[in-house]
Amino acid sequence: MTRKTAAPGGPATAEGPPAVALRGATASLGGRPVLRGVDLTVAPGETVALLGANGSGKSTTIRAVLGQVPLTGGELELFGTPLARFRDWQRLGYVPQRSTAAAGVPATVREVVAAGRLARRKFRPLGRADKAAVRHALEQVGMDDRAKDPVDALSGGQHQRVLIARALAAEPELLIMDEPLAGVDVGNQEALAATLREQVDQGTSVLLVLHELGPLAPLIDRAVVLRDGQVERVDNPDRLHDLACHPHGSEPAEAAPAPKIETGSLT
Ligand SMILES: Nc1ncnc2c1ncn2[C@@H]1O[C@H](COP(=O)(O)OP(=O)(O)OP(=O)(O)O)[C@@H](O)[C@H]1O
Repeated sequence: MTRKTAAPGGPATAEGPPAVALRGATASLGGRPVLRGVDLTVAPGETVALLGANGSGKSTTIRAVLGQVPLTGGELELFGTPLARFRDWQRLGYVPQRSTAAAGVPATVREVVAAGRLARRKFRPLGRADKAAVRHALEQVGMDDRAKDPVDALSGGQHQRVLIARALAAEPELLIMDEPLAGVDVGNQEALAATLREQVDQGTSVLLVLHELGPLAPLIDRAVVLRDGQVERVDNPDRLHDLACHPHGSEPAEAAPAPKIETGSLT
């Protein structure tokens, strides 16, 4: 197992370059500044949760990490390579925020999950290893018995599991998930937490947006709390219990205030 002990505010003992190193990131959407100097590091094997109120910039941050939102300032490196030179997109798996992108098209569950191999295969037919990865991903989310079903026939929670399987099929070194538990019932949340535990134990780095930590709480090494496009604070595992109860940063009356950590100290 490659898990490591993270110091408050940043990874302490990671080997190799961070999977994600975002420094002083600024970005605007619709002419309005949405990210206002975000620092975020995900070390190899580390699991980092992005928390914060609606509109605080969580999704924009991860879309910036994926190169989908251009930075107006700051720097981004993925696996030690500046974004402009980064080409190894097959090293990343992405679960977008609750999406219906695959619905309405005549695709089966297996076809949607197989799309997770696209970055590796380009448009070549799936090989044996690809098929095995797709099968394994379907098993991981408990959807192997639905492989031939049209995605249109699925419930919202099942759809979400298929999107997670699509990301897992890529066998990513960095898994990025935007609210992966949204619409997933409690039993399946537990199952997904177990799946994610397997990935983390294999050394996968994880960056995920969460509204509530729920069953994922024990997996999380660090929680970065955003507020109005800036890092409000960073919480280490000692604080995660409180966060589970107060995911948007409000303090319980009896709790000591979380230490304020300057954004510049994260990397
Ligand atoms: N395409 C867009 N054009 C203009 N403004 C946008 C766009 N997308 C997001 N925003 C704004 O940017 C801000 C940050 O949005 P973002 O989706 O990153 O927040 P979030 O923390 O992920 O919120 P939520 O928890 O509701 O998903 C919000 O004020 C939002 O209204």
